[in-house]
Amino acid sequence: MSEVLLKVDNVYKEFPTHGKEVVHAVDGVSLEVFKGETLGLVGETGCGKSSLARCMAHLYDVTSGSVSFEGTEISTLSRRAMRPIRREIQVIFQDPYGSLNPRRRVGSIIGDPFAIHGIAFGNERKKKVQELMELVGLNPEHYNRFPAEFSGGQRQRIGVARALALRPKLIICDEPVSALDVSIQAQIINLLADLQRELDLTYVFISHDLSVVRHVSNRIAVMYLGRIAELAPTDELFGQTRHPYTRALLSALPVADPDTADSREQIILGGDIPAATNPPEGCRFHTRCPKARADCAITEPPLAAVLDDTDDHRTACLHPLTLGEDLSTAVPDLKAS
Ligand SMILES: Nc1ncnc2c1ncn2[C@@H]1O[C@H](COP(=O)(O)OP(=O)(O)OP(=O)(O)O)[C@@H](O)[C@H]1O
Repeated sequence: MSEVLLKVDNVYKEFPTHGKEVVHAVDGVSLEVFKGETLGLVGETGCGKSSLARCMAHLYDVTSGSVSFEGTEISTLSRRAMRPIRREIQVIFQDPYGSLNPRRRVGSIIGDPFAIHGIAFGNERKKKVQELMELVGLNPEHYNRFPAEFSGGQRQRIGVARALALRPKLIICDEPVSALDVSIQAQIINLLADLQRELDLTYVFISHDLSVVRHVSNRIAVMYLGRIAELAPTDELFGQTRHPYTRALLSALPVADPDTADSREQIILGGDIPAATNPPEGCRFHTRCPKARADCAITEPPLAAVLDDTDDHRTACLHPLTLGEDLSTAVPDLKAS
């Protein structure tokens, strides 16, 4: 049995708006992150990935629900009580440009966690920072340079070095390669994979790009409008896709082999993603789902994990399996989509 490092239990995160409405950014998410794995989190822009990530690291207070790390409930901890756990959970953000202060030298930026936690001073800190620079493939002699003197990929390496400073157990990578050129993306992904092996790290890897997530993840959670639509081991998610939303995402992926491309079903979803201020009742996806039935507007369809207890790491709508192409009971205006 895999060891659970982080557990998210029925987490909701709401943001007030200027009016009376509330943004339901995370809308009842439960999942576990196992020690040593990479859990990919994928979904279209605005589906709540970053909000969930920030709840996981307790950078945001949850509206309700709980997050526990190594069995300790962290979502209610004060900043002070969170301090020792903050060392264990680090976040790497998307924008290597925006997340580095342009007026500070990289040695001082990477050394920030040591300064905040009162670890190592003077030359000892400099030595530790230079070791980190070497670990992530930066030249330690560039200690006194400013962020602008580094390329995009090198700046993301600075972000990785800073995240590693306190030797965390869990790193939440929030779109770490999205701002980079494709050739540089591969370098950063390989670096993260090497570091995972070397330092026994666990990752939550967030991306809107399913092909990147497929490459790095042991399991993948697909998010739609604040909820997890499907969660499965990577091979199963691609080999036995269950959720209609995941099928649509997969069908949009480019394929290398033109023969496969010809035979592959392209699923074009009708309509827009509903507003996060007013998500649909029942299944969040039912307004766009080609398999939706009338009851999907009232209740979430049964989950695979509930029916198949040999497969307790899977979560997905079962309609494609149980209903096939039969849309006879579908909500009428959905049939056309
Ligand atoms: N601080 C905030 N205040 C108000 N609304 C917010 C805030 N942060 C996020 N939201 C809203 O919550 C929803 C989820 O946003 P979030 O950034 O978590 O999604 P995401 O999947 O990470 O999107 P992206 O891929 O674009 O970063 C969106 O509707 C967004 O506008």
